Formats: sequence, structure tokens, C-alpha cells
Amino acid sequence: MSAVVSLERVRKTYGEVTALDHVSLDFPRGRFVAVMGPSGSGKTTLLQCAAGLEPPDSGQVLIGGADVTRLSETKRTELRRKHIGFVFQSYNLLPTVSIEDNITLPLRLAGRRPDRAWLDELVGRMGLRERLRHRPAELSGGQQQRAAIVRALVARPDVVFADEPTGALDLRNAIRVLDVLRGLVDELGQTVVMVTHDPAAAARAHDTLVMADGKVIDTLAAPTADELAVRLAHLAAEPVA
Ligand SMILES: Nc1ncnc2c1ncn2[C@@H]1O[C@H](COP(=O)(O)OP(=O)(O)OP(=O)(O)O)[C@@H](O)[C@H]1O
Repeated sequence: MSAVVSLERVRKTYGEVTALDHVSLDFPRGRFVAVMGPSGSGKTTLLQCAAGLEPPDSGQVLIGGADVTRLSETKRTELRRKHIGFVFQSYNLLPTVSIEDNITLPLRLAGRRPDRAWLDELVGRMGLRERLRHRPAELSGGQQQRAAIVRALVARPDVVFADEPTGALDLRNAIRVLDVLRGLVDELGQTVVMVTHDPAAAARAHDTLVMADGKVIDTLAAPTADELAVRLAHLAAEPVA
């Protein structure tokens, strides 16, 4: 399986805190990977380093074969725009413009035109066709998150990183967003990496990485929600060495 993003011995510190402790891993193409672990274990830092948003202190991050740690900020932004989509827990939609403008703005800022057929396919798949002219506040949380996912996908990125995409949603909307992400992987071959605290959400992924103290301590293939809940409960009870 080829990797869309690879990390090699990535270390990231914030003052005295080691957020990532020499992490090496590959995110394979066409997989849905969940990232779990206790609060402060480094999940968000992993996503931000893997997405080229945060430079590591040492180690390599390969995106589309290029080592982002060696690029200038401008080149890194270009590479990110080409290969990476990012979905935040809080959606990060601009409140004063329409959903359609929110979705297409990043592309237009990059001087590109959206592919209308692809945009239409995504908008239909996410159930947002009737909502394009509305402002974000006129949509439900689930609809806003699905709009943020369309925005992340419209440039056809190799990989979508999602940081707790269902964290702010009720159960029904969370299930819909997870169905959408799983469908993107199964039907379109998209690669998705998702941080979550919810074992039921992680169970929708192919693999789950378990983090503790800035390290990936386990990779579980197709775990059930119950298996994940037990694994995380053990982790909370027994601090890792
Ligand atoms: N910008 C920052 N400045 C200082 N410390 C930071 C910063 N970002 C993260 N940290 C620290 O790095 C460690 C890892 O943080 P990170 O946000 O990656 O963890 P997490 O597993 O995503 O946590 P949570 O589940 O609570 O979101 C934590 O100890 C955190 O306090």
C-alpha cells in the first residue's frame, strides 16, 4: 500500500512538553484511519504536523513525496493546498458569506476555479443542495460540518485530516458525518485521518492508532467500539512507561 503522507522520527516540543516523541508512521492511500488517546497525548499535534500546518523540531514529514520540513512557508502552503484538506471541530466557516462562497473561497484564493461537476457531486452527496445560498448560522451543526467537509474536498486533496469532526454534533448529525466520511473512502478511494474521543466513531474507520505521551503505542485493525473503549480505559488506568 502506498503512503500519501509519511512521518519519520517526528519530534515536536512546546517548551518542556514533548507533544510528539519521534513518531514514524505511514498513512496509506484509500484508508480511513482514526487517532485516539487520552487528552494531551499528542493527537492534534500529530494531525497538524502531518498536514504541514506545524513544523516539527526534527524528523521528516513527506507529503506527495516532498519533505515539507525543508520547504519555505510559501512552498509549504502550495504543497498543502494541493494535497491536504483539513476539517476542524468548530467548522471554521465565515459567518458573513454564503455556504457556496465558503466552500469555494480557498480555491479561489489559490487562483483556481472549482470543478463544477465535482462540486455538484459533493454537495449532492452531503445533502446541501438546498443550502448553498444560506449563511452558516442558518444551517444545523451537522450541515455546517458537512459544508466544511465539502470545502476540504473540493480541491481533490490526497488526504483529508479531520480533528474531532463530530465532537460538536448531536448523535444523529455525528452519524451522518461519519457515514459521509466512510462513503468518501469506500466509494471514492479518499484517504481520511480523523482524531476522535468516541470509540463508536473510531469503529467506523479501518484502523485506529492509539496515542499516549506523544507516541503511537498501538495500531488496531478494524476494532469494535467495545474493544476500543476497553483499550482506552486500560490506558487511563495504567500510565505508560
Ligand atoms: N501551542 C501549544 N503551546 C503549548 N503547548 C501545547 C501547544 N499545543 C499543544 N501543546 C501541548 O502538547 C501536548 C499535546 O497536545 P495535543 O493538543 O496534541 O493533545 P491531544 O491529544 O490532541 O489532546 P486533546 O484530546 O485534549 O485535544 C499537550 O500537553 C499540550 O498541552
